Amino acid sequence: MAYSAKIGPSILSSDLSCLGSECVRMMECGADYLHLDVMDGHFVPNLTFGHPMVECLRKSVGQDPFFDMHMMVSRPEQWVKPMAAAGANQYTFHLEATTNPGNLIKEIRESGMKVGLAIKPGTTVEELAPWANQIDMALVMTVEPGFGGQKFMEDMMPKAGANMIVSGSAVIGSDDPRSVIALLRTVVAEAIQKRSLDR
Ligand SMILES: O=C(CO)[C@H](O)[C@H](O)COP(=O)(O)O
Repeated sequence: MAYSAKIGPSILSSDLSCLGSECVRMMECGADYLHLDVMDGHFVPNLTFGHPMVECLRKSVGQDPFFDMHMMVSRPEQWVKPMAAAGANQYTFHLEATTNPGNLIKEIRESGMKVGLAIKPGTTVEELAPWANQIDMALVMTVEPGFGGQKFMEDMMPKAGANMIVSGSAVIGSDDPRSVIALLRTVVAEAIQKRSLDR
């Protein structure tokens, strides 16, 4: 049986004035998908970009790269349709940002995107669990959302049996992103295999 892991570089630490070419560079270096960090200055104390930028990026990089939108925003409901129209593939919202996750999941599906559900370090897996069978991806954050390049919170490890890894500064800041992506993929796939054999 083949064990595989997907690696999604976060473009947060890239030169945002060259976002299109940075996305292309990451795909050429072997990224499986792109993790695009959307911050609104309310849910997190930082600002990045919104759907107009995603629309431009999609035109610039073509249909292939899978865009996972990590929506670190208050009221994530308001951006579902604009993000779908702009060319997003997956809409990952924060459980802490909505009072009605079920309805939001339904809206995301109806707009044609996959559903991701993210939790901040202070939110338990038990809080996410009721939604697990309705989503495509659970994003367990290992830093407080808002900034790239923070120290990895090792105490989050018991929450995660991950097969998709988001990594920003370690990949983007490397002289050899291709090797970092390949190493991450190998290490995670081996850990998945070991875990399954240990069971
Ligand atoms: O969601 C994020 C910050 O809120 C980033 O995408 C995530 O932290 C990855 O960046 P890095 O590997 O540099 O920490």
